[in-house]
Amino acid sequence: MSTSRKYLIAGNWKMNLNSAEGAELASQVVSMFGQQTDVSVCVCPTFTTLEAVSKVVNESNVQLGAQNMHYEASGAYTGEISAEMLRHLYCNFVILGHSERRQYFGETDETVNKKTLAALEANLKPIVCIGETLEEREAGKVSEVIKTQTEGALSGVTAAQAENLVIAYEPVWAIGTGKTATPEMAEEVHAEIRCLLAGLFDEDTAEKVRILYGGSMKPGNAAELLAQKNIDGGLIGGASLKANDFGGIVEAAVELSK
Ligand SMILES: O=C[C@H](O)COP(=O)(O)O
Repeated sequence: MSTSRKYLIAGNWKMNLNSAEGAELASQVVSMFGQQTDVSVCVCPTFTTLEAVSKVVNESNVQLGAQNMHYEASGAYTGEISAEMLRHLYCNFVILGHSERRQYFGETDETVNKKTLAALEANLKPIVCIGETLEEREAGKVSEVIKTQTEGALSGVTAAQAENLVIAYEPVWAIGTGKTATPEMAEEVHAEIRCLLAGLFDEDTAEKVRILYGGSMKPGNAAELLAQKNIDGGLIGGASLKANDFGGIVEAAVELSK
């Protein structure tokens, strides 16, 4: 990596693992990377597993993230969770606007924006997910989609707040499909995102924002993706559910950090 950005490898466990299973996987991650300082490592369990995992990662360098939150602080929002509730469990990160939430749960750029502002306000680092569908890629709309989603999510975010921001580029067609964007394809979009951030904020701030790649990242392809200039880490789905696979990706980032 050509800058001082530290790689972030975040495991999105999605709707998998009960609290006992999550605590077990988290213990394995802590035994491998609990003392890791060169690379940031984060696990994002379900809401019901957060507390158990929080106790396991507590006092290690493995950080905790949630997979969603509501933008209001409290109130009559049955089934929802606030940023403050996540902070209470020592979450550092929250994934926002994942394509599965956009596709199945009506998440829009507007709600992602409200959540991003609320997360930053509560000192949670949002991992804002953006990415095109296969139809959009085939129609030549990648740049347009990336611009709309980035600008939509970040409306009203200040440059000072943006230093705590993480963007995850996840081409929807690569999620859980085994199809990975080539390093060159991914880098092209990551460089575009960096330019958009420089336009929204300034170049210094844009350099500080970590831009993760997500979509079938595995130990076998992580090194070449992470070696790209503007790829600052990974948001890992399937491979984050197995300690050895997740560990292999973190190891690739550690090697590249030397
Ligand atoms: O949040 C993670 C992404 O959706 C990637 O999932 P995947 O690694 O299973 O393709």
